Amino acid sequence: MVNIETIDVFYSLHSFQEDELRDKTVVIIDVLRASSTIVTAFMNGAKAIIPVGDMGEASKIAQNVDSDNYLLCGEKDGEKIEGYDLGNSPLEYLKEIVEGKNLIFNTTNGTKAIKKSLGSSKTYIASFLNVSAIVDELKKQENEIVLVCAGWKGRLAFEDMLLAGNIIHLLCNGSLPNGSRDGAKVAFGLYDKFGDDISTVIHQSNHATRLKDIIGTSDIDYCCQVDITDMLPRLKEGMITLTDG
Ligand SMILES: O=C(O)[C@H](CS(=O)(=O)O)OP(=O)(O)O
Ligand SMILES: [Mg+2]
Repeated sequence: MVNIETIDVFYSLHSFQEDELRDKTVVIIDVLRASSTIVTAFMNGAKAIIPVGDMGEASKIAQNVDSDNYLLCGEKDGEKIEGYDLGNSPLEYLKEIVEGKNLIFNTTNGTKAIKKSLGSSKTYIASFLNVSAIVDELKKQENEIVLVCAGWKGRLAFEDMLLAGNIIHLLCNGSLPNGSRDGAKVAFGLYDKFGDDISTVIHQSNHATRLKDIIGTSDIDYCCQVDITDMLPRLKEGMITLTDG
């Protein structure tokens, strides 16, 4: 049974220290686009995803693995990095490309947030695409829960806080206890106000506006879909794989 009053929400990957996640169940949220892309890669049969913090780390891993089984993936300023196999658009992660592959994944915000949670008790990857599966899993947790919004370069990202609010709304059946933490209240309030039409408000977000010429509206439309899968990606020993709990 989840104690809603202990749920915390961090608004960006720079808004907390690693040790604040120790022994917690952590949910990483990067709606646009890393967590939506991770969920999609698994929907299409990817075997495992190694999140990395920067291009140097990605190259080091890529040099030491069998290139037939690994794909180098990620973005800089929203665009595919030169020499990489894939960028950060979920629409690129097709079955015929990712099935059975291990992905080395390097993005501006999302993969860095995931790496910061290495010391947690459990870490799950959430998007609107798999929100109910995440909530069902959280209902089974005994640890305190922390929702980590990746944000954008240390700032709050609307779409990430909106999903944090959606998760809290579902966990508390739309009724937030008075004693809840400030982060949970802010996220809950945001979803309460804007949750009826997430696609419209996410299209108006800073991220969508800033990157609309690069990522296009089809990526945003795709990432705004709710519950198209029950995939539950989980970080374990530095690698993201699918879990049934
Ligand atoms: O590729 C994305 O959508 C962003 C790029 S940027 O931070 O807006 O330049 O990366 P993500 O790590 O998925 O937030
Ligand atoms: Mg993002």
